Amino acid sequence: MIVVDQLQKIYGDTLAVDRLSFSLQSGQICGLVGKNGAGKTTTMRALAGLIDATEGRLQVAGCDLHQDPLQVRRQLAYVPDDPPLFNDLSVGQHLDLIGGIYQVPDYWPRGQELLREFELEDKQAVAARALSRGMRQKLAVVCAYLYEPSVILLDEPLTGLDPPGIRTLLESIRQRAAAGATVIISSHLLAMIENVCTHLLVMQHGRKQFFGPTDQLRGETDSAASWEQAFFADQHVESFAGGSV
Ligand SMILES: Nc1ncnc2c1ncn2[C@@H]1O[C@H](COP(=O)(O)OP(=O)(O)OP(=O)(O)O)[C@@H](O)[C@H]1O
Repeated sequence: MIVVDQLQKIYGDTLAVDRLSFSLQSGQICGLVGKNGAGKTTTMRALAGLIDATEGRLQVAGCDLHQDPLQVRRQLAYVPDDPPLFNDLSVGQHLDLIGGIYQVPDYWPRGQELLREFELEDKQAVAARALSRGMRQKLAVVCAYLYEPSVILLDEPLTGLDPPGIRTLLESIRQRAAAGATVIISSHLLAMIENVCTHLLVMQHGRKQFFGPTDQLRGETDSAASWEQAFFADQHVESFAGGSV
């Protein structure tokens, strides 16, 4: 589960995130959308403990991020859009590294299964530097899934993936949520992620423009294209029932 309570992040004179509050339960998948600079990555990085919040409280998997950052790290996976892999390590060595750090029992067979799922099994001995962009993203997701985190944050994970890769990733997200994980997936491609999302968080200029369950949105309007029009039209969307602004 995730609780964001009045999160504020200021970089110098830039207010990147402004009093953002929302919460997600186990099994929920939240699409995080907004224009460039809306504050999506800043929110994810704050939740992952990679940057300090200026104000506000963050809880991840039942732990307060400020009081218990190590426990949060054990339970959370954050996959940025440009994953920081170890370029000299092979795909297989990445499994060894993550399996070792997170002390995952039987990480090798589980890792092999994940490599098969993401069509990386023939890249076992290949160094990360020699992987394509999409393959790097897939390897980062495999590493994230290997230790079965209860909270998964995916920042623009679809960029660089081919259509089968997108399908595999979205299906894998569904499966992990069904098994109890809480997932946030940021994307500019609302139409691509809307089917998998139980919730939607729309940010604009660092603020929450909309947060609510997608099934209520579906009742209000017929397609992701029309949500997108409303959300990106620089206007509030109070007309959507169930959401909070
Ligand atoms: N390290 C930083 N130092 C200063 N300002 C920053 C830093 N990181 C982000 N910002 C600013 O904070 C604001 C929010 O940026 P953020 O990266 O969170 O947006 P985003 O919604 O993820 O954008 P995009 O869709 O382009 O990835 C922007 O105005 C950005 O310029």
